[in-house]
Amino acid sequence: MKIPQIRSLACLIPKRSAATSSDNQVRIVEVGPRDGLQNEPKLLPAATKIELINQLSETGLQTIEATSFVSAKWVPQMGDNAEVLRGIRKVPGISYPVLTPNLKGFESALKAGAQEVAVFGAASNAFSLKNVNCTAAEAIERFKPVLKAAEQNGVRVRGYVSTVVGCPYEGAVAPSAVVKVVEALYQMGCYEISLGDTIGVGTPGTMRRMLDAVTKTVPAKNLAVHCHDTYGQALSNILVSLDYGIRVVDSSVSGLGGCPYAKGASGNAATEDVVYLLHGLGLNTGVSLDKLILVGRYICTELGRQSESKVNRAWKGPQPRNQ
Ligand SMILES: CC(C)(COP(=O)([O-])OP(=O)([O-])OC[C@H]1O[C@@H](n2cnc3c(N)ncnc32)[C@H](O)[C@@H]1OP(=O)([O-])[O-])[C@@H](O)C(=O)NCCC(=O)NCCSC(=O)C[C@@](C)(O)CC(=O)[O-]
Repeated sequence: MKIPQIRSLACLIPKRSAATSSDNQVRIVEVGPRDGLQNEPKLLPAATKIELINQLSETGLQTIEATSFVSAKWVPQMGDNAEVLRGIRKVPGISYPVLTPNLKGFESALKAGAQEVAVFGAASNAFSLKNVNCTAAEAIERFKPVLKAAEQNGVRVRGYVSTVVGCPYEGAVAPSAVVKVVEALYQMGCYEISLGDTIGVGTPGTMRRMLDAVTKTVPAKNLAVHCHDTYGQALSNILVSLDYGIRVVDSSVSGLGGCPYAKGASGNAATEDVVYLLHGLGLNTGVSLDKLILVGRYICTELGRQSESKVNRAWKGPQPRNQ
């Protein structure tokens, strides 16, 4: 059997002489307080969410997605969005983006003090209809006034594209469908576009085919990956994306998460596992794994569940040679 050619991962091993500091720097977008909690059956009080975000702010993370300004009828877990965003300690240098699907969400977010928002589209129509009650193309139209209002108010906008390799309703998704949405968000003014494997079905093979197409359209420096771990492929898929020059990775403390409109999808790649992987590769995240482990344990205790992070479960303290 012919083995498909694997692109070299050699670029990941830092060459002290050649690698620039930006090659070695990976920014983690912590999505636990939003993606992590939006699908939890247990509704946490706002005070616990605020405590979670405040603890995460002490770990060295630069971006912590705080909540989403969506309909509480659709996602009751995010119904306390304004209270959470207003209640957190905003540490200078850390961004606390929130999801806004339309202008109504943006206006509420702005009123609650948001300085960065994220719009979220999808490469598959069936998922878009279930998630935001309109087609993928209609969702893009809803984003236009959000981008305009954001510009007028000096608010940065991140973009998401869901179902970049597979859809829970349509199956495999063609890279060309992803490119269309990524390009639209980029042209519209999103400073960064996060590629979501919403149901965690991607493999290094399907990720590569998608990234081959997407990185021809939008530079890797404007892309992020958002890998759910349903099939245990999230870390492998993140590794592949590093090979394409992507240096922004979304992850969720202790692997919490899932989308209420993507049944069966498990959590994101656990931030603890991602940090362990990246540090092991000699890449910098600025994140203290020791502190992160404690935050993961805190939120799992509050939720009454076990951590999905293998690193968190195994952690017995710093390991100087690897970390
Ligand atoms: C988008 C809508 C609101 C459209 O929902 P809709 O029902 O089509 O909206 P509508 O415009 O027809 O309005 C209906 C009602 O909703 C209200 N409404 C309208 N907009 C808002 C808003 N922003 N905030 C609060 N309320 C809102 C509106 O005011 C009205 O209230 P009523 O008159 O009936 O009392 C709805 O479908 C929704 O909230 N969906 C939730 C989607 C969601 O949060 N999904 C999970 C996040 S995405 C995700 O997890 C994927 C990601 C990002 O992580 C990446 C990946 O993994 O792939």
